[in-house]
Amino acid sequence: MPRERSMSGTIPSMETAHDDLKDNTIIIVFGASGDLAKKKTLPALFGLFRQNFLPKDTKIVGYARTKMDKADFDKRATGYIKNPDDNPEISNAIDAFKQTLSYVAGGYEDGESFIKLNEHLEEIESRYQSKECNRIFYLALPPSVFIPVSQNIKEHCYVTKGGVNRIIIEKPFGKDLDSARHLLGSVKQWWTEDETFRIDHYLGKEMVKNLLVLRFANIALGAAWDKNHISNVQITFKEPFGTEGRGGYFDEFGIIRDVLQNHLLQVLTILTMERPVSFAAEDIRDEKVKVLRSIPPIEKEDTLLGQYVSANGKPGYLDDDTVPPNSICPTFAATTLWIHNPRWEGVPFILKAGKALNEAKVEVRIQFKDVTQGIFKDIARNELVIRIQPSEAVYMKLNTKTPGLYTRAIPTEMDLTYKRRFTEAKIPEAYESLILDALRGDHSNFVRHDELDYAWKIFTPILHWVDGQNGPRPKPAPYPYGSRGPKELEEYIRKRGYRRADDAYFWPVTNMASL
Ligand SMILES: NC(=O)C1=CN([C@@H]2O[C@H](COP(=O)(O)OP(=O)(O)OC[C@H]3O[C@@H](n4cnc5c(N)ncnc54)[C@H](OP(=O)(O)O)[C@@H]3O)[C@@H](O)[C@H]2O)C=CC1
Ligand SMILES: O=C1O[C@H](COP(=O)(O)O)[C@@H](O)[C@H](O)[C@H]1O
Repeated sequence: MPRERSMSGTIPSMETAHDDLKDNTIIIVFGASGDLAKKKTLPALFGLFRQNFLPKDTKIVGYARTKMDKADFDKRATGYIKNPDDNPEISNAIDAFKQTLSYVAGGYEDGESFIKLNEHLEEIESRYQSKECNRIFYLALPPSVFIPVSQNIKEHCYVTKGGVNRIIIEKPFGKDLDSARHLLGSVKQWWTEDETFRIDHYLGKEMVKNLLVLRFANIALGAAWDKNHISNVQITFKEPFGTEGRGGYFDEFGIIRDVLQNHLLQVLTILTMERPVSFAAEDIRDEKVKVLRSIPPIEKEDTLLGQYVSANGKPGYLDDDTVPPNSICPTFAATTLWIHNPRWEGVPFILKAGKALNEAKVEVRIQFKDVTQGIFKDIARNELVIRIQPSEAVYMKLNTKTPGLYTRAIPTEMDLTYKRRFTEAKIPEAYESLILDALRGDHSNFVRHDELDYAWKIFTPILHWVDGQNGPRPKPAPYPYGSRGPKELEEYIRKRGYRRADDAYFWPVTNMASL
């Protein structure tokens, strides 16, 4: 008898062992006047609310220095919720969502403001039936105020009469190894690891979460997942817009801290770690840490830096008013990591990220080794591409015989494009998925303190070189706004083993020698 469809594909260890959703919960969003809160955090909370994923009677409190009344805050909190066709179901849900919102204005450094916030929280909680109350504190704030805010929350807003307290912290967690240790160490004085959820929102993206299933639930892929079969791997982040007003923040951090050291490194660890004993948070994070420990610090010789310049009427990085004049902050970087373990020794992992490029795309491209020559000549390499965004997809480049009376192989694609295969599925926003995990107390998709320590060890020497701490600052290569990056990039990836299928020397007219 065929197996029930609903019985197949369960992943028990992904579904258990969480401290489940608690009723009587307040989510407090610090920095509620800011960019992240309005574009991501509050819309994600709305998404969870609308799909009934928030615990019963959840209330959301915005907090920031900016003075706002409830109407202003409601407007800001719902301004980025998408409802292009004025769907009445969504409009009604927005109205109901507004009933959960309130706002308190106050500072980040003074205890008085937090006492006032606590009074507001207690007033809400006095309306709950049960005595147990739970508070989730979400810091959508610049890191400069993480320390006083986590201290003030602990001293003035932490519930002690039963219930849970959790704190969610946004990246960047520091600027280098020492500053990260200082930041993490300070927060740890007040918050236990169990209460702390460090967000890297790439861990909430559907295709990043899919990596574990793709790798470990497919024996065919798992069998080829090593240095014997894989030639090189590229993890690429491309954005088609520049810093545009965020230059003040960006110039202090640069593209390596903004994207490579966190988002792309997280993808790399999940792609390369050994199979965890279970999908429990600590089992996954133990494996991630092991792979990070096998990666030596990046060499400057392995790094290519770029900065976008004006082209086709689009402004260059230095034309952004929020960027200091003559800045040599990189807006593009390509770098190569090596993993010294038996599975990956000798395989280059190229991480590249850039602003103001020719397209929006984040993908993992795994290029396999050449097939043995003999019966074939100059056959294109297999590639497995996992497109994280936009339009989630997994496709494999395979060689197949050209149909007809030809004696040629042609590279083609076995394509799993999500919007074609899963027509009904709604892919959750990364922040929806992560906030839900935090509400459930599931740390699997959050960054553990030791992961961060190792991540900073890998990147700190190169960051100090870029910052000019040990000598003159390197000058990034210019690239035009809207291009593929610096012109040196093509040679950079070729030198690290990448071969294009259309390379002339690689793909001649006849390639099936013995057919
Ligand atoms: N924006 C994004 O897309 C992403 C952001 N992040 C991270 O999220 C956090 C918040 O980012 P974002 O919302 O863009 O930042 P904002 O610059 O918008 O800051 C958020 C709020 O914090 C307050 N604030 C700003 N600067 C300071 C300061 N120097 N001292 C004290 N308070 C300040 C402001 O509120 P007020 O003055 O009203 O108190 C502001 O509205 C950061 O850590 C960022 O790296 C992570 C991923 C993506
Ligand atoms: O953390 C950040 O991520 C965004 C890109 O996020 P995405 O989900 O749109 O891919 C990036 O624009 C920003 O500079 C960086 O701080």
